[in-house]
Amino acid sequence: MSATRYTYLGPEGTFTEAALRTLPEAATRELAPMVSVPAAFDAVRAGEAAGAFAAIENSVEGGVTATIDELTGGEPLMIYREVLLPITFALLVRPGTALSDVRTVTGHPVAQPQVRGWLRGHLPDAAWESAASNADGARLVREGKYDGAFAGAFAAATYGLEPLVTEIHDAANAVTRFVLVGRPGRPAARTGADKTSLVIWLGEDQPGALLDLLQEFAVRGVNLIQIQSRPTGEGMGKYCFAIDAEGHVAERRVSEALMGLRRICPQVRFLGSYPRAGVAQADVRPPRAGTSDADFIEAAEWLARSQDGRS
Ligand SMILES: O=C(O)C(=O)C[C@]1(C(=O)O)C=C[C@@H](O)C=C1
Repeated sequence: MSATRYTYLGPEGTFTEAALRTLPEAATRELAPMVSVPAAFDAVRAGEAAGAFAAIENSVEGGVTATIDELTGGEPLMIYREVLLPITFALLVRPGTALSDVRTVTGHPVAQPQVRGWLRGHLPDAAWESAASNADGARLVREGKYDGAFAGAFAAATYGLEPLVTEIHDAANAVTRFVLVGRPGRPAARTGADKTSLVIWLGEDQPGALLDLLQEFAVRGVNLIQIQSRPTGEGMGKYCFAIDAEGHVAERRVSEALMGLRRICPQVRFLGSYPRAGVAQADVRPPRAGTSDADFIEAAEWLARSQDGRS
């Protein structure tokens, strides 16, 4: 396998592939569909691919746990880019199928909550079974295993199907966020509209442990974008926290927060700093008073002068 390729959740025709193709660098890479998110990530860990691309969050269903768990566990990987893709489903069927013929439907588990209301209204008796991806569901419809698959309308031609109904989405403006991950390396360059991702493990179970962690961000004026708790698998009640914070690790307020976490938490995994999709530099609010790089530098210089007796 070529180490310059990008792997993604396949087969051909997934939303993941559509999102990956919006990255300019995807045009110059071999794109390799894989059977699962872990398989896509393992190819990177094994040095068989330069990057793996996967959904990490959906605006209706929340975190995509297969991807989050790949990043919180196993050999460390880092995020280098993110992509937002609006999601609207089509019901793909074999040519000639009418809505009244559809008794069984399939799609990715993350697709189901996005079409649940539509199913209740239009196919209340149809049985749902999950597929490895939406495009894999389309493949299974072609093979006759199910009557309909929820997938992107663009996948229809690949599988010899037709979109019986299009524009299906219970929540208008549903969006999925995807990430490009690679082996650990230098983070993406700072753009001024960046995000930093981390996984943090808490120490002893004691009152205020989570608050202590959050305070490392708050006192330095670092805004959190999201926080997800995931079980570590080490026993009931054992959780780690996957956190996205505004800013780049090259910024003093972010790097100081990371050092604070490193001092108080048993384990911190840095998942990278990378440009925020859909956020322009002009939309980024300026650092809170006293938390800009210049403020940190001035304070450090003042401290050095004080320590040397030069103040
Ligand atoms: O890429 C696809 O088509 C998928 O099947 C994956 C996935 C996901 O994992 O969230 C991608 C986007 C949709 O929101 C539903 C499913």
